[in-house]
Amino acid sequence: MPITPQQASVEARKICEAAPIVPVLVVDDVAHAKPLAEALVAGGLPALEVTLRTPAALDVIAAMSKVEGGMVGAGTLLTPDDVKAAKDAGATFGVSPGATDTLLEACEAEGLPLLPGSASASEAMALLERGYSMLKFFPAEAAGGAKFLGSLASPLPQISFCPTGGVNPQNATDYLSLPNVVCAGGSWVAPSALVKSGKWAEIEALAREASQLPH
Ligand SMILES: O=C(O)C(=O)C[C@H](O)[C@H](O)COP(=O)(O)O
Repeated sequence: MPITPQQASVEARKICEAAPIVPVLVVDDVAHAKPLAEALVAGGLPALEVTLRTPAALDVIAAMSKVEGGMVGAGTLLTPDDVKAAKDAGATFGVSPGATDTLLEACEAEGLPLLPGSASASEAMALLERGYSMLKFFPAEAAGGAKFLGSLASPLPQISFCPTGGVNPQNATDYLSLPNVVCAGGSWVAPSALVKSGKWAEIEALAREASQLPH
């Protein structure tokens, strides 16, 4: 079922409102998918972004989608083929580093709510013109950080953001305290060394700390 940009942003906002942090996951081994998702959900982070950056990513999405209480999305969406594959694998939302008309059309046609990336006022305005009001601010730290993002709140109060890229436990509160930030994305809650060594309790503890950040 196709969706409008407005509906996509309503859905994306609900996903972002579920917790202060959306873990950004790069998973190489499908065997890690279920225990990793269970640890993050148990720690209080239900919305999970699985980047399509590994050959296992689609199988990881399929496996994580079965974990109760989770909301699994696909990150690094670049092409219509990515959108279709992510949807078929069970992703319930998508995230992209930027936005093109081709990608937006594909997500709307497939009915996959997208959190499209924006790094400037003009990009955010173009997305708003099309109907998107819940955006990813990427790459957050490199593009100007919390100071830049906060500066968009006065002229563009209709737009909310999920900053991602360089967000960490030290700067997360700077972003989360902004009026135009709903949640932030970050990879620190699932460091690859802990994932590879199956340290699920440690990952759950990192998730729990992140879930308690004020937002
Ligand atoms: O692949 C994508 O589409 C992405 O979403 C990129 C991520 O936003 C960053 O990789 C997260 O970066 P860190 O939290 O700084 O490690």
